[in-house]
Amino acid sequence: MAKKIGITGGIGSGKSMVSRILQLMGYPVYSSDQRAKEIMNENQALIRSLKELFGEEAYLDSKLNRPYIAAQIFRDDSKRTAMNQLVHPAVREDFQHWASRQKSPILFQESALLFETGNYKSFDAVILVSAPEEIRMKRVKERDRLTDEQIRSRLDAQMPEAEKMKLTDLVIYNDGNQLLVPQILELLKKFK
Ligand SMILES: CC(C)(COP(=O)(O)OP(=O)(O)OC[C@H]1O[C@@H](n2cnc3c(N)ncnc32)[C@H](O)[C@@H]1O)[C@@H](O)C(=O)NCCC(=O)NCCS
Ligand SMILES: Nc1ncnc2c1ncn2[C@@H]1O[C@H](COP(=O)(O)OP(=O)(O)OP(=O)(O)O)[C@@H](O)[C@H]1O
Repeated sequence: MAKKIGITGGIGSGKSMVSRILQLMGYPVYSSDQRAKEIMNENQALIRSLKELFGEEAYLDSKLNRPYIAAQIFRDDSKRTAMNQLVHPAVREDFQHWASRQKSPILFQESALLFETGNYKSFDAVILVSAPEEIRMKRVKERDRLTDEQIRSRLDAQMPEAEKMKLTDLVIYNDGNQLLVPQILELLKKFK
């Protein structure tokens, strides 16, 4: 059985960056955020459920209306929980399907919410990508056109990094002072 390694971290921590480096090194990496977006635009049963939860405005020209959904789920915990309960099982199933098709002895799954969902327990090891909150906020502000308030509400929807540190097996520091590639190479040695 292939080893399954989780990659997680708060918004703007650099999970996607770490995933991209691993992919370039030839490792299979499943991006939960990216696939979640595709699934929400393809899976008809899920689309119906999301429209029931958020109304017809949840989709514009048959595409998920992301700003509309974001405005609701990052303001209303119950809406976010309800959405997570619809989307996450579909992503889990899609991951299993993807994993069954891979030949590599080691697989990675990137997800913003491994600790929050309890899903971290199903991995052989979890890597937390860590960076101070101010740096993460600055990166997200530069990457997305979001206000400080919008970024704050996303941060508040996630477990604080200090809590994640207690649960993780391994850490990659992405605070701008330490290079990512040497840290990734060091971790890969542990999995071999
Ligand atoms: C709310 C949505 C439409 C916002 O889209 P948008 O393009 O503006 O942002 P993006 O997808 O790039 O998300 C940015 C970051 O927000 C955080 N985030 C996204 N969804 C959630 C969530 N349900 N709970 C907490 N944080 C979240 C993550 O750190 C994520 O990487 C989108 O994030 C979404 O569909 N989320 C639900 C799916 C989900 O739970 N994804 C996370 C793990 S699978
Ligand atoms: N070490 C770094 N130096 C400079 N910029 C960085 C560094 N790491 C990440 N970034 C930038 O910060 C932004 C956030 O990184 P990335 O998208 O990898 O984070 P993420 O954890 O996947 O975030 P999210 O949860 O929001 O999807 C990106 O624009 C990325 O290019």
